[in-house]
Amino acid sequence: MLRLRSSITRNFSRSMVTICEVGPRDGLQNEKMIVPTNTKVELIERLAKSGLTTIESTAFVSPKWVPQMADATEVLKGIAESPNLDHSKLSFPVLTPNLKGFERALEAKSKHIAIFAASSEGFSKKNINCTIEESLERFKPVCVAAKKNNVKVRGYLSTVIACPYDGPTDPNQVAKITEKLLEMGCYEVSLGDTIGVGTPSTIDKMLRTVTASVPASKLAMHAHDTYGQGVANCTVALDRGITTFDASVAGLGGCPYAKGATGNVATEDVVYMLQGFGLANEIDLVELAKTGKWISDILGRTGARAGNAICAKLL
Ligand SMILES: CC(C)(COP(=O)([O-])OP(=O)([O-])OC[C@H]1O[C@@H](n2cnc3c(N)ncnc32)[C@H](O)[C@@H]1OP(=O)([O-])[O-])[C@@H](O)C(=O)NCCC(=O)NCCSC(=O)C[C@@](C)(O)CC(=O)[O-]
Repeated sequence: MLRLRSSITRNFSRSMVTICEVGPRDGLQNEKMIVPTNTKVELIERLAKSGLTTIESTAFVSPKWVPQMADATEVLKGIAESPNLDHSKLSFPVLTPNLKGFERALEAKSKHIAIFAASSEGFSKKNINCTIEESLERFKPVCVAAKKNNVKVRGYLSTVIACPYDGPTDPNQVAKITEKLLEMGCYEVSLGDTIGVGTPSTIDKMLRTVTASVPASKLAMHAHDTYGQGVANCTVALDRGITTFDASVAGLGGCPYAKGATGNVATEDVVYMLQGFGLANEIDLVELAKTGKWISDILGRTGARAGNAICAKLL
């Protein structure tokens, strides 16, 4: 514990942290109810008002596979036309699984996409209907087209701790595919503990292996809170020098192709932890907590722990 605290202080004085808010995409893709487009745009506006600047807004995936994201073009139109969003300061990444998704995103004037691979064959097949190798081949032309069109490419790598179909993942496999995604042109790779089974110990082991060949500045942590380890796992990632964290307001989320994958780690909980270290102070936690309550009420969800505690004090 002492080692953790001292190295965290060292890391923090050197770098700022970034939150990639994934609620409007990862958070809503698994909801039973199809959230109306205008509610999605309002959610994005509220998140931006709380000081979040990177907000993953939708996914240009097949609407047959994920009907919740069928309105991707309309969401980006709503964002573009919103008088409440300062586009010079904000970024709205979108998921693109293939060239067709990229072309749709480009047509909708996206400047920031994310491709998504898996560390395990079972999840790759279920999620994007191809092997890992086939997916990497599929992403190559997407990266080339993105570069040509001046579009930033983020990479995701799922099942970095374990796969719901194949079991535990070898950290060397995570390192190998992360390197491939970076070579392909991703500016960073977000490491997804898709089913939230990681603990500080297994996350640390995986990150120790990956950071042996990839700088921590090229990595992000994408934690799920299935077993209540999300914030602890982000703290371990921070200690390993990672300064970008994916999180979802109110802890919404889960992957439709990973059985038992409940919500992402809640943005309110992660920001509360970070602010305890004197970081992420540009984020208005009260505003964020109110947004978490607002969307939880709409979806009939319980919300995030830190968010609920803050809202209780406001009453
Ligand atoms: C990859 C595919 C498309 C392959 O799906 P497929 O069925 O193998 O695709 P296909 O190329 O054979 O095409 C079948 C049909 O889909 C259409 N199609 C094809 N591509 C697109 C597209 N982009 N947009 C719209 N339509 C598309 C295509 O035009 C065709 O239409 P039809 O001729 O039958 O009318 C499908 O499997 C898919 O969309 N999968 C996405 C699943 C998904 O969104 N999962 C959740 C996101 S990943 C995640 O949550 C994990 C993460 C990132 O958060 C990190 C973590 O926690 O680990």
